[in-house]
Amino acid sequence: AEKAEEGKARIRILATGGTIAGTQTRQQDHAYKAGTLDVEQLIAAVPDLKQLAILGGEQVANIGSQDMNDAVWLKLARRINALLATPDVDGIVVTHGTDTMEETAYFLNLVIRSDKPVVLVGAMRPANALGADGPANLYNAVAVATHPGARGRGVLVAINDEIHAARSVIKTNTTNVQAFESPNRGPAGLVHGGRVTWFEPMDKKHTHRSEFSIEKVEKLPRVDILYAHANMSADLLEAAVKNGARGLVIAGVGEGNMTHQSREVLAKAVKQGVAVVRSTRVMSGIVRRTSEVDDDKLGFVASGELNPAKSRVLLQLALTKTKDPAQLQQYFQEY
Ligand SMILES: NC(=O)C[C@H](N)C(=O)O
Repeated sequence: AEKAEEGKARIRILATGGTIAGTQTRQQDHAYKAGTLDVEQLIAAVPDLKQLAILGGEQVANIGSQDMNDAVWLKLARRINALLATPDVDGIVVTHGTDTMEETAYFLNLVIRSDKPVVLVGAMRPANALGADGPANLYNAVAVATHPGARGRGVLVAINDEIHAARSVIKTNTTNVQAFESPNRGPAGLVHGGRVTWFEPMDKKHTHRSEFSIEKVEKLPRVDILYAHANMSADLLEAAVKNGARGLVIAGVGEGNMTHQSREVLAKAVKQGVAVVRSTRVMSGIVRRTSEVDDDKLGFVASGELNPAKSRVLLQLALTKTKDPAQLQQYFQEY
């Protein structure tokens, strides 16, 4: 038995909650509670995991990911960095709710200092639902984390037989098991029954090549997202600044557009030292610098491919280094 263990990757599963650890009282129930099972129960539900890797489990949090927050992010990232710095851990799987998985994945993508695999996984159906997707997703995620091709690819999300780069993946369905896509770029690979196929690697900076560090960060700066729409008033933007936001992300209409009243209030905010990023409420496409809106003149930053939630993550980290709009724009191009 000892011999069979040789050569197997040592994977640590860090659990944070979510529907993958959720249960409903009866199988037919719509109502359920996220984050009720612990990491040992998740592992025990998939006995075949032992064929893939030598596993250890840790409970970092047990929450619905709608409650994910900066404190858990910092704790999770610190723990992953500590584990991957040792020679005893070859890769990490993080079980996570799907609602904010794209944000946690991108945050880790920017602050994990290792080229060892880090794979996030979740589920759309609770653990005891008919056709629960969690066990197969967990099996595939561990398979991805053990795969030599995962090294150096940055943080990944493995869900419903697809592998996605943290930077490009977004949740695109509220209830379907096929809930994740990378609309602009497509998936980073496929994983069927533990067998992995890779596509193009991500060309942006991440993990071991990232210059962001949380080592000395105790608290991340406040960045708010405001959603643009027809007839949008500027009051909420003013309120965000008044309440201490150091950065604002606009989920703009179209290519990061907003009412002229909002644009004026934001231009004023920039003059007061608040960083402003234009992203979009549209699911795909990019927000280019100075197209309809003159970012050069107004001091705004264009989000490129990053959606509002990911723009917020990058801006929080970027603000730990600078508030110069030109440097911020540079980060949005590189990361
Ligand atoms: N499918 C899920 O995991 C949804 C849940 N609300 C969560 O994000 O934790």
